[in-house]
Amino acid sequence: MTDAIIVDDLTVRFGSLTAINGLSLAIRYGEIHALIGPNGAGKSTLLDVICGVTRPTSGGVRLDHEVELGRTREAGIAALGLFRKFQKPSVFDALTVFENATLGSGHGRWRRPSEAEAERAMATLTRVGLAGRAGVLAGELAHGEKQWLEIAMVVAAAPKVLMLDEPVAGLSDEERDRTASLVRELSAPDCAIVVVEHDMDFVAKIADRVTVLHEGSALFEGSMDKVRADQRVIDVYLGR
Ligand SMILES: Nc1ncnc2c1ncn2[C@@H]1O[C@H](COP(=O)(O)OP(=O)(O)OP(=O)(O)O)[C@@H](O)[C@H]1O
Repeated sequence: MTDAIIVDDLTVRFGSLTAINGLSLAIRYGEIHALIGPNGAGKSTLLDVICGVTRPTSGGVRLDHEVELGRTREAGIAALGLFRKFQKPSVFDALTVFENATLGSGHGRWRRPSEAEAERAMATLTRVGLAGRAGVLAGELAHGEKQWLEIAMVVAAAPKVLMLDEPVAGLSDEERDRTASLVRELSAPDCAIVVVEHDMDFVAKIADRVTVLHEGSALFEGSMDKVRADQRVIDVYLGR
């Protein structure tokens, strides 16, 4: 499979604290890649570097083997096809579900969409199971529905790399199952999906590959079955 993002001997320090410590890994198109590990392992910091929010202290992160993301400004990241969905949904409560879906990921001001844009928005809402809620104000949606709406908004931008930060935090078991199916359906050969999540059952349902981070380094990488069987992973994370 083709590499989307190469993390190459990346180190990030905040003063005397080393958040990422000589980390190397590859995130591939067509894969759902989960980053797991204890609090403070460096998962969010890695996403921050990929998104141009945090600069590497040394080493680098490249997109498609050419764009050095460690030197890209945050504002230019979306234009490269990289989108991050944060844990807390940031949909516009005062707009309808349909209006949110037509905003795309630019979070710009709402304007009347063209017919083609409206059709695309409805198709995306159908994909996430919200077509029947198109006319409802987003503020009236359940927490899970808001997550799916925001995923729809990001997907509408046809991302190359989609980063999901704890997508099932605060969701019911049923909503978690539905989110797992949704994320699996989003998997596509020209898109790399990166998921940071603490819910191991969810990770087992969606991930093609799992990297366990510990103290800023990759402790283990493999399938979820192998991760669950690895004694070091059990010692530092799963067994706690
Ligand atoms: N902007 C910052 N300034 C100083 N320290 C930071 C900053 N961002 C992160 N850190 C520290 O870097 C370390 C790694 O944090 P990070 O948030 O990447 O971990 P994480 O694996 O995402 O943890 P969690 O599962 O709790 O979200 C932590 O010790 C954290 O306190």
